[in-house]
Amino acid sequence: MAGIEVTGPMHERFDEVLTPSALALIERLHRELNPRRLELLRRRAERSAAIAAGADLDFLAETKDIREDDSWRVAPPAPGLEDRRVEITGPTDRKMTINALNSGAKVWLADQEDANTPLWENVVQGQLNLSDAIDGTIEFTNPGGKHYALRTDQPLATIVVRPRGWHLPEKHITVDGEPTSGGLVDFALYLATSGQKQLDRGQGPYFYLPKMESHLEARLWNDAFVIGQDALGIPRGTIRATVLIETYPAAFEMEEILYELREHSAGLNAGRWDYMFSVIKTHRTRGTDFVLPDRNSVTMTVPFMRAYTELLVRSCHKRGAHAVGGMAAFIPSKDPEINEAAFAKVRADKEREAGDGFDGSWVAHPGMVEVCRDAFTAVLGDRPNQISRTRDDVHVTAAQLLDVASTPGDVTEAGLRGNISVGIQYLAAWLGGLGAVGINNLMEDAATAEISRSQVWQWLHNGVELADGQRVTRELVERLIDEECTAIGADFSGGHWAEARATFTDLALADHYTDFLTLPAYERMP
Ligand SMILES: CC(=O)SCCNC(=O)CCNC(=O)[C@H](O)C(C)(C)COP(=O)(O)OP(=O)(O)OC[C@H]1O[C@@H](n2cnc3c(N)ncnc32)[C@H](O)[C@@H]1OP(=O)(O)O
Ligand SMILES: O=CC(=O)O
Ligand SMILES: [Mg+2]
Repeated sequence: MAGIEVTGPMHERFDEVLTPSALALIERLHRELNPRRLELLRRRAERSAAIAAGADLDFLAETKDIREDDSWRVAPPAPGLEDRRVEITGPTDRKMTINALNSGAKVWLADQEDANTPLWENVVQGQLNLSDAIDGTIEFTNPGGKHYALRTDQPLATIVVRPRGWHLPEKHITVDGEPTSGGLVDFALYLATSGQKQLDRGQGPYFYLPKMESHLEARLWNDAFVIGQDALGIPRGTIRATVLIETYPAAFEMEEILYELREHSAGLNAGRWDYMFSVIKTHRTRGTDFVLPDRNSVTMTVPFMRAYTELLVRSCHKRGAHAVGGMAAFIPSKDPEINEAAFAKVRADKEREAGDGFDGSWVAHPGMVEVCRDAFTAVLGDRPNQISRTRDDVHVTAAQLLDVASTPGDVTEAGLRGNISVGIQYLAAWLGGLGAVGINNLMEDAATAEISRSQVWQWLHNGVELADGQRVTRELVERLIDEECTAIGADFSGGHWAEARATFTDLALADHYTDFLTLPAYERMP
């Protein structure tokens, strides 16, 4: 089939998003950029093979001049992005859109990525919700009759949209019969539907860019921005993007990524959960020296995580860019004791980030907005950010970023069970259309679920010994999958639960490691 084709169903109002100009932009982006996207994905695979063969990540020799040239800076903060002391994240369904915008956070990361299942309905309806929110007309009534609308008594959070990563296809929109890029589709639909409206309100089309593995991938986004601005007839530099440093390779290219996007840059964010996933994935076949202990014991203060966040703040402030902290996954609980512990942990996490020089940070839940805001206000006072605090005292080496071996903690049966249970529960939710869920008082999303299933794979394929002396074998993992499914107590005889169990089992046990759990899961979706 020549040209662009929408193969997903056209529900009510979908024509307001899938307009001829939006589709023309997708077609142009696909033709001009998709071959390079595919080539960059091939390069990821080559680098991964080199690391499996013993190569180590390092700062790049060919970009030394960019790192050593002290003269360049990114663009000054755009309207609505000067003060980012607290940012809330979440999916773009109608109720959460209203709740996030009303939450008192400075920024809302409107998520089409880690917190979202890219069901066709979510992809297009999410854009309609954003459009209605920008128009100020969005409303929602829940089945119990509770009515939701935007507040008028305080400023709404600035909207920053996170499109899908470069690896994910969008199968419901094809060009010449090929699936398009999920990320370019999310970007183009938002830009075409809401870009001009954001400019009319005195802000702009702003993005968070996930899961990049190199500065060349940032260059590809920059080229998408130039094409998008040209198509809309809006000035270069109107689009702004904050890049998540959340893959191991990208940690070695922070300044290069800022440089590639400099006229569109709105800084970097420490995407700690995907980072941990990427650390596991990158070294998954390099033996037990590269094995991390139980997920819960890898805190932000272990040496390799500390090196990463220190380098991020230093790199950003050196270039006049915001450094935004990561997600504390604790969410409020109805149990007072658990609740108190959750708030204490989030408070300590945000205080550490503010003290280290971050300009703001993320929360997963409206109940956590205040605690984050207070931690940053204690350091920032009335200043919108602390970009001027350069961290010249920080000197991070490649060896420090790679120092996984000194991470304290054990691999335990409880950790293995937890990973299995969370992985299966999350996949069931994801296949049902929910990309973020609360499990055991923690926010779980695609990034945290990737950690869970990758740890099981790595422990199994490296024959790791648990703290109690058991070895992780196929038989043990199969038995624990059985037991954890019984403990979950859902009906595993069919539907999403059966698919989740099958997908998880395959991801954990197969000899071949799957790069992203969302890829086989997306194939199971209509
Ligand atoms: C690794 C990363 O990438 S982190 C970023 C991606 N992940 C996310 O964005 C996760 C965001 N968080 C969430 O999705 C949710 O907080 C969950 C799913 C974890 C928990 O949500 P719930 O089970 O609804 O929690 P809870 O019942 O305590 O919510 C209370 C209210 O707050 C709302 N709420 C909770 N989290 C959010 C949020 N992030 N944004 C907007 N509203 C929210 C709920 O909708 C609910 O509203 P209501 O009282 O009007 O019905
Ligand atoms: O996207 C954020 C992360 O921690 O992953
Ligand atoms: Mg992430």
